[in-house]
Amino acid sequence: MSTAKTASGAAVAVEDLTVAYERHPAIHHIRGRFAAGSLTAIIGPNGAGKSTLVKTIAGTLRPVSGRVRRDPAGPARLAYLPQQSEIERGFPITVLDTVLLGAWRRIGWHRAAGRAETEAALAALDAVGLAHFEQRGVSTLSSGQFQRVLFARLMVQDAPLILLDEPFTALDSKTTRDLLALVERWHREGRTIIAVLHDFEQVRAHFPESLLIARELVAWGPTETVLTPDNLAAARRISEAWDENAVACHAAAEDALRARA
Ligand SMILES: Nc1ncnc2c1ncn2[C@@H]1O[C@H](COP(=O)(O)OP(=O)(O)OP(=O)(O)O)[C@@H](O)[C@H]1O
Repeated sequence: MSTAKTASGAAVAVEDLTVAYERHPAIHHIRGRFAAGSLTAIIGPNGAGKSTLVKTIAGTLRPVSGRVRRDPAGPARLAYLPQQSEIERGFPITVLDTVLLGAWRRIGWHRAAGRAETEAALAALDAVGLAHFEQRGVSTLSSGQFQRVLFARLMVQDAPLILLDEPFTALDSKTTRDLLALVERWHREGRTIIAVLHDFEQVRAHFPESLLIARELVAWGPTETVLTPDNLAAARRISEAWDENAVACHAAAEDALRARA
């Protein structure tokens, strides 16, 4: 990734989105738009549906109703970093090969990485402060070093849309600062970035837009208009009153199930 504004960010439209697990809705009727090139924090209480929303935008979950439209579309056009707890790293793979996985859509499964891809991966490792780590096994890294490797992989993916789920959780302040600087660089390059975060101070300082959810949309827009005491109190209230066993959006769920049958 260059530091110039080279990438054209993707716009993401969320249209009346309802997502359920075994017919219990996790989020419902979310609608709005991430502008191309925007930098947005998704915030909300535990269990508010933040990861569910990001996974649905990434295409790993299917909505029961509504839809996500990404422009430009296509799986190669987005890079998604799940929560670290969801990533298996017990297998014997080197740091370099992990970063090169970011290029597999361009390389294809059947071809070995060429010199250009390897150089890009080494440059990305250098940019995240891990030059000379390339032959280490990923299982030997600390969690902060591993997160740096995953950020290097995102750089190699070179996508116009980047989705990050709690990317700074359990990282020390230096690692967080370094990775936040990369996020800001990607923003300057014109990419669209959406990140699930819990640290309001960090959101206020670095994320111009915020989306606050509590299963339903509470507020979405410039961070200073979203992160208000009233909105945060409303999110807490809605979250605490939520019935985990609700089968809301009944008609929509029935329609979707019929359509799939
Ligand atoms: N695979 C699953 N099967 C069933 N229910 C799930 C599944 N994943 C999430 N849920 C439920 O969906 C709701 C939203 O979960 P989600 O992980 O999206 O919330 P979150 O806002 O990201 O939470 P946190 O801040 O705690 O990470 C929760 O009630 C959760 O228990």
